[in-house]
Amino acid sequence: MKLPRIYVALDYHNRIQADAMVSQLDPQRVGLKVGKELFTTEGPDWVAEQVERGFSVFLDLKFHDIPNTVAKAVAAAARLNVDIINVHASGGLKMMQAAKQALADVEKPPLLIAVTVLTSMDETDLQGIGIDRSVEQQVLKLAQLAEQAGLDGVVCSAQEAEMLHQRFGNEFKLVTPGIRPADAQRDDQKRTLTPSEAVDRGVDYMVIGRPITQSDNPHQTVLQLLAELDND
Ligand SMILES: O=c1ccn([C@@H]2O[C@H](COP(=O)(O)O)[C@@H](O)[C@H]2O)c(=O)[nH]1
Repeated sequence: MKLPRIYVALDYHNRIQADAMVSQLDPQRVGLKVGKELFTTEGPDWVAEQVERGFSVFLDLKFHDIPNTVAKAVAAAARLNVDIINVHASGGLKMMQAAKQALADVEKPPLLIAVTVLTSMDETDLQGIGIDRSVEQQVLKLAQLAEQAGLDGVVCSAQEAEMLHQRFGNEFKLVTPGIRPADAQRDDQKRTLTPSEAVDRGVDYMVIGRPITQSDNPHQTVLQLLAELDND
């Protein structure tokens, strides 16, 4: 199945808020990205409802723990029939290999991807956690580990997309948050690009939250964003 190019980040507290947004979205045009806040409040049943309604779901729980624990969490996530799940690449090779192995017997496994460097971080933030590499070097290092572990791709900034596709090829999927239309606020995102810049750099799937969810007309904003991608 071909996955949608845009996943709308549903950073909401509960199903009342999330349902109000989802009712304005078309499953033929966009997917839903469900993160920690909404999942913690509403749990797997709400996710399953969205899958039943025909939405492609990216379950963005960014697992990061010892290999055994992550493997079990990944297996549980795969049972929800979502299309994309993720782990933190900084959990290391063995953790990612265990995550991959957990999907070995799943009939239709989701894409399993690894978060490299959060798009809210720049080089100064990396230094703050004791990493004295450039952002690009750190993204490349973690993407190498993800590829070695057999994962399907990574979460990165669109700024690193060209470099990663050149290094790992187009089958290695790149999922990019930090997408901001030219006139939008950056909020807490530091490594941003516009949708058309992201397409130019070969991004596979974009995660877009506030520019859609805080707009006056989310449906119209989605149509404009898709038109920008098609015109590029
Ligand atoms: O590196 C990362 C990984 C995940 N995210 C998530 O994407 C969305 C972005 O939302 P915006 O409102 O478009 O900023 C959000 O749910 C994050 O948890 C990320 O931003 N960066």
